[in-house]
Amino acid sequence: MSKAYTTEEQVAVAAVRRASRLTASVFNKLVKNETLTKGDKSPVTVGDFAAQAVISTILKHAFPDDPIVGEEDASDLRAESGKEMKDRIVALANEALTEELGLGDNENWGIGPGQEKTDAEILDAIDRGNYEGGSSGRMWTIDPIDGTKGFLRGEQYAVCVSLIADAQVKVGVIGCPNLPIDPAHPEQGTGVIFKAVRGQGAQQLTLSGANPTPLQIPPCTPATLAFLESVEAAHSKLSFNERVAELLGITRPPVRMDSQAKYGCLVRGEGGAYLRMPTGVGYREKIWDHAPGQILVEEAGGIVTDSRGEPLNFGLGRTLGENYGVIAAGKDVHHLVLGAVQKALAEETRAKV
Ligand SMILES: Nc1ncnc2c1ncn2[C@@H]1O[C@H](COP(=O)(O)OS(=O)(=O)O)[C@@H](OP(=O)(O)O)[C@H]1O
Ligand SMILES: [Mg+2]
Ligand SMILES: [Mg+2]
Ligand SMILES: [Mg+2]
Repeated sequence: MSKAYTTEEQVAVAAVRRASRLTASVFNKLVKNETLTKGDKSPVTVGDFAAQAVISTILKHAFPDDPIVGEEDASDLRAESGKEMKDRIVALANEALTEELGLGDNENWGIGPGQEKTDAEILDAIDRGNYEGGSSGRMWTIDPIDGTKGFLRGEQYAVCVSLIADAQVKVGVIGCPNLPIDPAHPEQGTGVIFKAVRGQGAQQLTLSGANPTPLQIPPCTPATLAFLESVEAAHSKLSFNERVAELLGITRPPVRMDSQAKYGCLVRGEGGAYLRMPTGVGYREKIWDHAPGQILVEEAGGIVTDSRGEPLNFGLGRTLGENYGVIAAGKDVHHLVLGAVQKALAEETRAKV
């Protein structure tokens, strides 16, 4: 019997690879007027839009019936004021889509020389990411650039795709163009893809799709642990992490890094635990910010829960629902971190009364 989700995995890797190369080349050419500020004050660049167009186009050709939950939408680009940006995005997306076929690519996925798309097709591809999500059936998630602020700083960011079926993540692929292939050997350069398929384990590849290496979170204790956490203070409560570290007797300083590269580093044994607690009420975590990371950690032998110890629920729509935070770690330390988080939360509640 053939393995489940083989084509889905190949398509997702091909899409992430093309989109990752696109974003890396955009960074070198990015000029200030190619970044917009969204309604929630967060940045979005020509790279985010073009990468979502590329991934969505490939998914549509390979799996025409599957809906997509994507972070970006094309409404600003359809306005007259967005014309210049739209032209640039269409050119970038077409450049990436028409690149020569590489390892594992298939021309039936809408890629390869001669497969240019029209302006309307590119805008429609971006807007195909408008699915509202839900608890039944198949859907893809796209975060074309996760950690856009890290991308703009020239630091870590990630191109993230997942397949969810009946609220369970089945395939996750994370491209990290700026992450070292081997942190112990920086001379090997940067550019990594992490991939995981439910029940089939997790692997790291180079950005060109070579050197598949199995991933298994190595053993860890509080004595060797350093928290992986967000860079932006608005995205998670860093002072809370400090208290949790103190309760656990952790002495190593935290590793701050943008994007789902944090999940990738965790499964490679860098850090030991990823802790992301809400800064306040109101913000709901997006499913595309955690679905690929969740399956990667689980398939590398780790555990991902919220601060109640509950699994993340990918069946509630575009968000994870009320924000109880995220704790991801290997099996040997997850329960210790969870216990310390709950203790720190209880302290906060006591301090308030
Ligand atoms: N208030 C708040 N709380 C929690 N999360 C938020 C919040 N606001 C935004 N976001 C989402 O954070 C995504 C980036 O997360 P990171 O861990 O990369 O943050 S950081 O850049 O390292 O600070 C970022 O993803 P991208 O927009 O894809 O960059 C957002 O979806
Ligand atoms: Mg964003
Ligand atoms: Mg994101
Ligand atoms: Mg994003």
